[in-house]
Amino acid sequence: MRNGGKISAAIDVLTDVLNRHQPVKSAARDWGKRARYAGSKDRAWVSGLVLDALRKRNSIAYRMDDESPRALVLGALAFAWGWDIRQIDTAMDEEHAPSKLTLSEREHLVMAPDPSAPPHVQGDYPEWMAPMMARVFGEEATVEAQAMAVRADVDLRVNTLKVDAEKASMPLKSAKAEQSRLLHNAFHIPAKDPSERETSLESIPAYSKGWVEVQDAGSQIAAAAANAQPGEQVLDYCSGGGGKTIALAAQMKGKGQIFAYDIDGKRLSALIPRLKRSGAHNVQLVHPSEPVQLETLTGQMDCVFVDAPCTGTGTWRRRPDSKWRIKQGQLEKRMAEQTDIIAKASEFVKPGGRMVYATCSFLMEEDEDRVAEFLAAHPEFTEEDAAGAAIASGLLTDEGANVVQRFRMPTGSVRLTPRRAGTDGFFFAVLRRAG
Ligand SMILES: C[S@@+](CC[C@H](N)C(=O)[O-])C[C@H]1O[C@@H](n2cnc3c(N)ncnc32)[C@H](O)[C@@H]1O
Repeated sequence: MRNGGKISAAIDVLTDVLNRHQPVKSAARDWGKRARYAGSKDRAWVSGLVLDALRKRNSIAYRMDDESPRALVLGALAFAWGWDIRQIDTAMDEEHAPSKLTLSEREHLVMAPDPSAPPHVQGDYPEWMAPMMARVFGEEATVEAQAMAVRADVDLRVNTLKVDAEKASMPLKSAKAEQSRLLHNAFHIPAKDPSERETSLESIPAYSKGWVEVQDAGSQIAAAAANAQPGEQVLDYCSGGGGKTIALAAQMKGKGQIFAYDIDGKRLSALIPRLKRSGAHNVQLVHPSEPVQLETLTGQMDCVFVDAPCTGTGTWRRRPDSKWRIKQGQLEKRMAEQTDIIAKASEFVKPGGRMVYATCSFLMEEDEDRVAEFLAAHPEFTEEDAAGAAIASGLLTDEGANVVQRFRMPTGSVRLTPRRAGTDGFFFAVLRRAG
């Protein structure tokens, strides 16, 4: 496909995302079904442009003085992809291109950014979240948010149940994977140029053999804070897709018992093939339809891991459409769920045992506020040094250890962000029950 046709397609897909509240993946899939002539590179180009337009939606709309899908796509070409006006003109002359640039569009496309634009514009986040951004990041709110408005690297965790990092590194060379700065048994694939196709990990034999798992480095570090030991009894209370479950199984070298529970039975069932692929044999699924099985674990666990449902603000780089869908009411709903879940999950911790509370959100309302509320109601629990726990796992490099110590809060919990650590936004806290 020529660029002009792809720009038209990007405008159509973005229109579906914004007007019909569709996620980018499904809007792009729908377009792909109509555009049988489009190759996989064309599809990646169109999706890449739509995602970049969404990552920088507010700042583009402000500079273009227009928030229509067309303005956002043209602005993304100029401000995210660095196209000059001649390149855009050439594309707009091609077959199937949208109508030519207007005089007003031309003027706006060459305008410099306005340093006096409000923080939610410069940082590309919803205006209603401005007080929360200021609360958590203070004067750094804009730069923190700007680091969430770019493409993310892909992180891989080496599955040490099957191979070590050295053995995994050879087949990963074709994907241009580099050793992680933060974790010993991890690699990362730097974000591609916006118009380049993403590497298909499924095509790498090391992936199908279960040697590596796709898992953000922040998620790997949060899992490390469990510091789960071989032989322990561990409950992964919000197991979902199982990313943490199999990371915990590797920490335990396959010894001891992990119970994987999730309120969503379907998600839990989807874990079965993933567990097989990873070779984690010490995981027992606890289905929500069998509450009695769960109750037998009360007061028995050395460690309970709570990867709580949250707004997912920490993953804005990967899912920029979710940034504009989140509403105040949803945040409040999540907070109420978190309050219930952390209290319920704590019942399974044995005397002297620990609970890790983690979210992929940087909002204090979902993080330390929930921990503080729990601790106030449960004096038998005290907060410990989460950075120290992650370091004690032996999984972090020296640089990883420095990062978690630097971003440890006075209470002991840790908040990582794309700007601070190059990871997704993650929060984790370790809470110990008195012996
Ligand atoms: C952040 S996701 C978990 C991701 C998963 N741990 C991973 O690493 O792939 C949160 C999970 O919590 C589950 N959940 C929501 N409410 C719950 C509840 N009341 N009890 C247990 N799980 C719940 C959701 O179904 C969802 O799978």
